[in-house]
Amino acid sequence: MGEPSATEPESERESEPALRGVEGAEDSVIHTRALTKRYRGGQLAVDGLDLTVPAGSVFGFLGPNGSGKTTTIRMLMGLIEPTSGAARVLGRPMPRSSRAVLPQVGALIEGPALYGFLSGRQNLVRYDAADPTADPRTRSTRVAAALDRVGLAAAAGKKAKAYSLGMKQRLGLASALLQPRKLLVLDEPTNGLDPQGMREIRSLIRELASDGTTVFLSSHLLDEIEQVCTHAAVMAQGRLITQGPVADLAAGTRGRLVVTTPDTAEAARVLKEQGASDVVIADDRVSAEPPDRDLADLNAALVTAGVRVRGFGVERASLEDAFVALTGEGFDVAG
Ligand SMILES: Nc1ncnc2c1ncn2[C@@H]1O[C@H](COP(=O)(O)OP(=O)(O)OP(=O)(O)O)[C@@H](O)[C@H]1O
Repeated sequence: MGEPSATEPESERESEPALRGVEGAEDSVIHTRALTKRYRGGQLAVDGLDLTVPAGSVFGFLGPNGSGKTTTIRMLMGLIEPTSGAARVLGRPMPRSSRAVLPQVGALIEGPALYGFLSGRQNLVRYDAADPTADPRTRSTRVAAALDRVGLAAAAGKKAKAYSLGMKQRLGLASALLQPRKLLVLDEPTNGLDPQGMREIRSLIRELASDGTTVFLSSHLLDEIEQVCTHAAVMAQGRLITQGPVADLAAGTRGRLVVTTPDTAEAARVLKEQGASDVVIADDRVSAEPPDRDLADLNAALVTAGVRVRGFGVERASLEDAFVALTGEGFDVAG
C-alpha cells in the first residue's frame, strides 16, 4: 500500500497551483508551466518552458541539436525530475502520476532497444512480456496487429539484425503500439534514416494520427515538421521561441521576394537601392528579403529603371523563414 493509485486523488489537482486556471490546461494532452531543468554540471538545458499540446494534434517539437528537446521529453515521461516548474501529461502531474499515465503513452526515445538475434515478432513478444500492464492472453494477437500496422507482417520472422534502419525504427514504433495509446511520444523518429525510410516513417505517423491519437514528435528537421505536423513549438537554447498551428507560425513571417527577369544584375541593384537585403541571383531569378514597405513601389522602381519584369511575387514563408525571423539566426539543420 502507499503506492500511487490509478485514480487521481483530488489533492493532486489542488497541490498544483502552477497549472490551475491556465488556459488550455484542461483539454491539452501535454501542458507545462515554467518547466526548467538545470543539470548537475550547471547546464541550463530547459529554461521556463510553457508548452501546450492540444488533443488530436500531430505536434512537432523543433529545435537544433542541443536545444533541450530530449531533456523536455525525459521530464514529460517522468524519467528525470525538473529543477522547477510543472508538467502535466494526459491531465496528470508528472513525474508523480507516472504509473497511471505511462501505460497510456507509447514512447520511442533514443532509438528502440532491440535484440538482433531475435526476430521482429520475438522482440515484440519479449517487450510486451516485460510490461506488467500487458495481458499475456492477448499478446500474440496484439503483436501481430502491431506488426501489421507498421508494415512488418511479412518480415516478422526475420532476425532484427537483418532489418534495415527504417525497419528497426518501424519495429520500435510497433512496440509503442502494442496497447491502445492516447499519446505517442517519438524522439527524432527519422534520425539516421535514408530519404525512403524517412518517407515511410512520416506516412506511418500521419496514419497513426488519423485515428485521433495525439502524436508528439521531436525533430531538428524543419521540412519534416512542415510535412507531418499540425502544430509545432520551436526551441532554441532551452527556451521556447514560438508555438501554435504550423500554418500560423509561417504565416506571421514574410516570405522572400522573387523577381523573374532577364535583367538580373540591374534588378538586384534596384532592389538593394530600395532597401531589400540578402539579394541573391540564380539564373533568371533575383530573390531578396523584402523591405518593410509596399511591394508595389518596388515593382514600380524596377520598371522605371528599365528592368523587364516577367514575374514578381513573394514566396510562401517556410517555417525556416519564421525561425530565422524569430531568432535572427540560421537554423543549423546539419546539427
Ligand atoms: N545528462 C546531462 N548532463 C549534463 N548536461 C546535459 C545532459 N543531457 C543533456 N545535456 C545538455 O543539455 C542541453 C540540451 O540537451 P538535449 O539533449 O536536451 O537537447 P536536444 O535538443 O534533444 O538535442 P539532441 O537532438 O542533440 O539530443 C545540451 O547542451 C546538452 O549538452
